[in-house]
Order: sequence, then C-alpha cells, then structure tokens
Amino acid sequence: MCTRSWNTNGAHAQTHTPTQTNGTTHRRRALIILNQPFSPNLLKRVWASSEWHCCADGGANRLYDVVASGGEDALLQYKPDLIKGDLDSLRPDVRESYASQGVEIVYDADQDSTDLMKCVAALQALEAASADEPEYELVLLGGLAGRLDQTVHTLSYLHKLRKTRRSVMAVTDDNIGWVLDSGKHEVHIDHSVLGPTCGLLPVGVEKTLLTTSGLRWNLENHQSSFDGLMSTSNHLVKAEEVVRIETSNPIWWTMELRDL
Ligand SMILES: Nc1ncnc2c1ncn2[C@@H]1O[C@H](COP(=O)(O)OP(=O)(O)OP(=O)(O)O)[C@@H](O)[C@H]1O
Ligand SMILES: Cc1ncc(C[n+]2csc(CCO)c2C)c(N)n1
Repeated sequence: MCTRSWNTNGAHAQTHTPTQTNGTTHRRRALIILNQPFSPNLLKRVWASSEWHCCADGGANRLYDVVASGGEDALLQYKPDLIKGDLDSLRPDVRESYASQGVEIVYDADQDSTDLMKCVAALQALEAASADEPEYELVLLGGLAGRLDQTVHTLSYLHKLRKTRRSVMAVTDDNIGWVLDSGKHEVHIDHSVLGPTCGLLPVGVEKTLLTTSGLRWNLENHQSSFDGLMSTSNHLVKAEEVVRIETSNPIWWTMELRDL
C-alpha cells in the first residue's frame, strides 16, 4: 500500500514506509525547477519543503525572475544548490548573478538527454555519495504544461523513474500529479488546496483495471486505456479525505491545484 498527500505545508509525498532514524521519521526532499512559469506562492511552498534545490537550465531564469524583485536578501534566501543543463536557455545576466553567489553551474552538452534528465542524474550522484542516507523524495516544479513534447516527456520520464525512485511528483500552478505504480494507493486530500477535478490516466500502458473510492465517478474493476475509457474531469468528493485507487498497471494520477 502506498500513501501520499499534498498538505498546506508544501509537497508532502510519502510512499511505503518512511525511513526511521533514531526513532524519528526522516524524509528529505529535492526540488528541480523546470523552465516553465510558476507563481511566487507555489515557489515558496515547494522551496520551503525541500533540502536540495536544482534548476534545469532555463529553470534558473524562472527562479531569478520570481525572486529578484525581492532584492539581494531574497536572492540569497532562494539560492539554488545547482544549475545544470546544456545551458542554451540560461540567460547571461542570470548566470552571472548566480555564479557571483557561488552557485555550482554544470554544463552538460549531451543532446540525447533532456535538462530534466541531467538534473536527475545529478541527484542520483548526490545520493550515491551518501548511500546510507534515505533517498530524496523528488518534486518537479513545472513540466505538465507548455510544449506538448516536453509535457509528454515528463509523463514518460516519471513513468520510467517509478522503477528506480520511490517518490516523484510534478507540480504546477494548475496541477499536481504523479505515477501510481501497480497496486493499492491511498491519497490523502486537503480540499483547501486540491480539486475539484482529478484524472486517472493510463499513459504508457496498454490497459489497466481500476477500482476507486472517494471520487464522484468511481470505477469498480473497470478496464481503462488510452484507446478506451479514460477517467478525465473526475471530481474529488469534499466529504472524503482519502481517495483509494487500485490499479493493475502504472497510471498517472493528477489533481487540480486551487489558487494558493
Ligand atoms: N515549454 C515547456 N513545457 C514543458 N516543460 C518544459 C518546457 N520548456 C522546458 N521544459 C522543462 O524544463 C527543462 C529545462 O528547459 P530549457 O528550456 O532550459 O531547455 P530546453 O532546451 O527547452 O529543454 P531540453 O534541453 O531539456 O530539451 C526541460 O528539460 C523540460 O523538462
Ligand atoms: C531521436 C532523437 N530525437 C530528438 C533528439 C533531440 N534531443 C533530445 S534530448 C535533447 C537535449 C536538449 O537539451 C535533444 C536536442 C535526439 N537526440 N534524438
């Protein structure tokens, strides 16, 4: 059984059993900022709940533009740990500002992998260097809207990442979503932040059998496929704090995010 939620303190994703260190629950979260617009409120929330902050190439422009109006103090408060990519989108003024603050900027010329993949590789290297520490939960800021090829890349990449990472989610001003692996899931819903709409999207699988509770339109051992029934424009039910989903194959779960 996997349990997850998004609460008012920021992204809170939990799958399986959290690691216990000296009797206390220890989770750490990594944030990768992609090159897509986001509101200052959303940034505040996901930044505060993350320990490692990385910008994928032009994601650094987005961070800088949201933060720079707050002056030097804000720039220092929102200083990323790493900027990485082929750096064809990073603006010279942004590069200069972060370089002068001592931010690590890594150029990776590979044209067979995206800037998002390059940043995930950096996170994996960081984790490999402290193998006794628990894996980071990963939050992507952006990636679910904008260019269709990039958006489908996000869907595909997270579908593949489920095999090697326990917890990855993508958040934008309008949506939050992640891949539910085959099995049973509980999603704890904070209705002040999430809804009203949600979707169960069988992308990357031929078909799946779905059983749900807590939704306006529930399914009972019902086949869903890209070619057949897709549960889009479904609704979270206000009276229900938990949505339960059983799926025979991996699917994308998405929820609408209310204005923060
Ligand atoms: N229009 C978009 N829609 C959705 N996601 C995007 C979009 N543009 C960029 N991204 C995400 O932000 C990351 C950084 O993007 P950036 O614009 O800096 O580089 P890019 O050259 O467009 O992307 P890449 O080099 O990865 O193909 C991308 O890897 C992708 O995950
Ligand atoms: C079959 C195939 N299609 C597209 C690309 C292009 N591409 C994919 S990732 C990437 C990096 C962008 O920073 C680029 C240019 C490729 N290499 N191979």
